[in-house]
Amino acid sequence: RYFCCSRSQLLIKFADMPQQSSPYSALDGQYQLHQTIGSGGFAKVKLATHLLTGEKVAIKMMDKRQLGRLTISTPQEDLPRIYLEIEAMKQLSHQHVCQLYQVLETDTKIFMVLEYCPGGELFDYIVERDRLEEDEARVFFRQITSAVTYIHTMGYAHRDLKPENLLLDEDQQLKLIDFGLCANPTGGMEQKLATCCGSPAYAAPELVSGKHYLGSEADIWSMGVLLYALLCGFLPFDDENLGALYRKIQSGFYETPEWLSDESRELLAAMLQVDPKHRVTVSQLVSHPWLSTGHTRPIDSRSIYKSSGVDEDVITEVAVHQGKSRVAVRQAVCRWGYDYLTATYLLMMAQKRAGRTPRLLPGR
Ligand SMILES: O=C(Nc1ccc2c(c1)CNCC2)c1ccc(F)cc1
Repeated sequence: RYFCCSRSQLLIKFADMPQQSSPYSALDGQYQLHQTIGSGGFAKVKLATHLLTGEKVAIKMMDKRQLGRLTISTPQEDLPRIYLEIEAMKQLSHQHVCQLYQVLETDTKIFMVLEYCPGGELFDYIVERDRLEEDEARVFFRQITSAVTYIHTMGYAHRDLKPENLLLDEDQQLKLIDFGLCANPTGGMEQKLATCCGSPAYAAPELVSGKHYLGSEADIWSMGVLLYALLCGFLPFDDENLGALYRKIQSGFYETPEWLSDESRELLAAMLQVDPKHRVTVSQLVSHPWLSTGHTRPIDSRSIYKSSGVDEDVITEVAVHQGKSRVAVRQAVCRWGYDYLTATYLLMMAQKRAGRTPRLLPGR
């Protein structure tokens, strides 16, 4: 399969074949690695440059051997969570969901090439300002509602919504990350999910009570906790003792600081309903008065990214650069293999959306 391509492709093809010299040799020829920008339990995130386009990306790196050792769950549980996250992100393409560009796997590592979000976490953004004014909180919350409505429409629940999982891109737009706990049980989301997960302070009462719950309803509760954190700068339910925290969540009682407007109090109350059946739904949220203030249109959750077909300008640029026919390039792109070509195509689409001509760097 290597005799049909040009030199640059040959480079790419051979780059696909991981050598065992350095831990990141699977990325050679495709990405230039830079500094580490994050490290969590079993994942490390490094800044990188996609060589063919020169665009910045974030590469989340996981060591398969470590999965399971760092968490209380058994190994076989953590590995599928990574594959669940990858499969979910492959289905999601939205302006407020962090875009997956490419997946590389060796016998010991999994690499996820993700959208670059240099603004860091919404969590730090709030902490630096103590709390946000209503207008600014509303701008962010409309983006969060757009993202959550979209993933619910796609049959997913995030189940770990919190300011740490919302990153800011270079245009101060929010991007939802970490679908490691998302749920898309077969047959859509309406199954009751029995697993308890996510971060306790943002977890819904039915979830901390170990009851069966709907992912979509639990996400709405977490959005209520998120909105409270944006407007107040602290959490509605907090206690260093886990049992005490659970009891506060199950009570549904929280303080409302005097600076909260009546409309924001009303919206918080609609989301922080202990009984999930009394909780507001995302479709009611998108036209809620507090979210509409100062905005003419209700929140539009549709993706701005083309869902069908491919962009001919990008296909042409790739074909010319690689000395291949547009038909051949179009067919290869439409395989959506989340390989280097998928990353190249999606990054060129991002260049186009940013008003720059989609370009491949010469001689690569
Ligand atoms: O791009 C990301 N983070 C990032 C990138 C650049 C910088 C930062 C974070 C924070 N310090 C300034 C520079 C990022 C993107 C996706 C992800 F899952 C995790 C992290």
